[in-house]
Amino acid sequence: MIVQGIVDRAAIKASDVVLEIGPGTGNLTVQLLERAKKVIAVEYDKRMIREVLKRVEGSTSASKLQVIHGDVLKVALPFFDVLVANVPYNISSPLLFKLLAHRPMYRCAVIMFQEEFAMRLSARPGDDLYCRLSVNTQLLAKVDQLIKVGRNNFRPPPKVDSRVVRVELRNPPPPVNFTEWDGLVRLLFNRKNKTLHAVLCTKATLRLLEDNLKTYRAMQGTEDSGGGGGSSSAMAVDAADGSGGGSDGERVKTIVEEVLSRPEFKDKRASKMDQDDFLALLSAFNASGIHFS
Ligand SMILES: C[S@@+](CC[C@H](N)C(=O)[O-])C[C@H]1O[C@@H](n2cnc3c(N)ncnc32)[C@H](O)[C@@H]1O
Repeated sequence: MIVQGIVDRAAIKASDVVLEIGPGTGNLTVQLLERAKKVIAVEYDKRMIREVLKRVEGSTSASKLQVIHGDVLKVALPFFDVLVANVPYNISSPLLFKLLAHRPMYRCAVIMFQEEFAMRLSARPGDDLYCRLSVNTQLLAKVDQLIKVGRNNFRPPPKVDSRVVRVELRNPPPPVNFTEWDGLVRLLFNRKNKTLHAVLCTKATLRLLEDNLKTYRAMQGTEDSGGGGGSSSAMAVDAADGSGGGSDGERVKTIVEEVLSRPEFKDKRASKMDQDDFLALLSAFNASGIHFS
């Protein structure tokens, strides 16, 4: 019933190319083959490849199956319309981020995850499970919880329950530099219940932001430009102390404190901030020359 549920919720069309990750002995594969134009299965265990090929051998749909032998995290994924995956939970996070970055865009991915991981993907501000994974995933995709799968559906039963989720990429993708975004979100969720000021104004974080500024300037070719011909954000940093004097460290601290004193950011905490709050904060910092990567 669960296999059937996964296949149904993937809403496969007869014209679809389906990518299956980890076909194992082919429980899902045989059902996918009945519905899709083609199924490409990525499997790293040669014994499983033999099993799945044996299982479909002689059937009318055998010619629709292509198997790629390899680790899904390492192989270049082929074009697909829909992805279906039931893979070990220790690769959930890297697999998800590989799929969030994958292009060209696909219609959806239907994936079974450990329950807590699945719940984190769609957790909202204020929820206990709201975390960096929630914010990053929701920036790039819409996640729907589809099916609860109790541990007793498996033999032997694992220690945790599972859930099947549907992931649909945001199209068009948000106009955000993801490395910058993740740099900020990572810092804030280190201590998600502290105020932004408490997290970002520690000596270690300010030093990191100062280093980022130096790297950013070097990459922009503005290392020696002072307040003169540099980029607008570098100039914002250079102008921060008003006098043109002071060290980079002092300037960074002045700017970070100024941004965080604005009414929209004052006393905010990551645990209660939504996507728009993070976007506004990143944009305010970047406009003032503060970078998170
Ligand atoms: C839990 S079984 C799922 C079997 C089948 N999909 C099902 O639902 O009955 C996971 C399968 O994923 C394969 N697998 C695990 N890690 C993988 C990886 N990194 N790349 C490709 N296949 C992987 C395993 O060899 C195994 O066949």
